Amino acid sequence: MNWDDYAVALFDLDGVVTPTAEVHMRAWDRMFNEFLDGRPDQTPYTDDDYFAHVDGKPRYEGVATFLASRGIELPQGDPGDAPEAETVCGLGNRKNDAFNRVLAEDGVEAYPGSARLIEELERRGVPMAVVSSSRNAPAVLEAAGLTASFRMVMDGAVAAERGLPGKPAPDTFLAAAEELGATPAQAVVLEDAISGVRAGAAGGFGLVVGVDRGAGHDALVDAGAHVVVKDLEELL
Ligand SMILES: O=P(O)(O)OC[C@H]1O[C@@H](O)[C@H](O)[C@@H](O)[C@@H]1O
Repeated sequence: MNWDDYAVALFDLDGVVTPTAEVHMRAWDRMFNEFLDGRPDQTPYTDDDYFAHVDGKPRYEGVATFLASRGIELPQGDPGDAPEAETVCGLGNRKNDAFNRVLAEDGVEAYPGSARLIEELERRGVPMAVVSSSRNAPAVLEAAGLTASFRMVMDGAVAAERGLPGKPAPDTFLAAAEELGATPAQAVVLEDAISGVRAGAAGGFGLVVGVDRGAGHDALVDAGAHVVVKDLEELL
């Protein structure tokens, strides 16, 4: 990896910088399985469902995509819906409560290899952004003590405000590269989710790094990753 070939780095957060993809996965699992319990015609929600339908996507799109895969129809509702509401937004908010409980109770630390790479890029003066579908990205960065390392955070709330479609569309990455003053060809995208790698490939970025935290090497390559690593330490 020669960082001199690139001007900026665009990091996904959950599963790339911090081990919070696991926290999201557990929170989704609990919420969807409690929801499906009341529907005897349905098989349980599994990790395969997470990787195929939910991983990396904005909150309510993850809910809607999974429900559609099971032929379940619910009203969309509204982001202000209570967690008890039987709507797409209600289910998303139910999962969010579980996520926030874990974050508050357990805190979060960056992966050691990711922390080392971020430190090295800061030393080299490479501008960095976080591009995450999660509306919790600023809280996770703060909890991990990493807020100051990133020049900008394109999270799920900012994307919604600006009307940018979420991953797998490339728009959030493209907007972040532009804000850092780089063309897509000058930017490195670091992603663990299939939807995120697809976004990187669709945006024509100089290098799309797939980080294999469970999605699988071949699936990441098929989605458009130029290289696949197990840990960001490999990019030092
Ligand atoms: O519900 P949030 O925090 O806005 O996050 C949306 C998505 O954000 C992504 O970063 C995670 O990979 C997903 O698991 C999560 O569902």
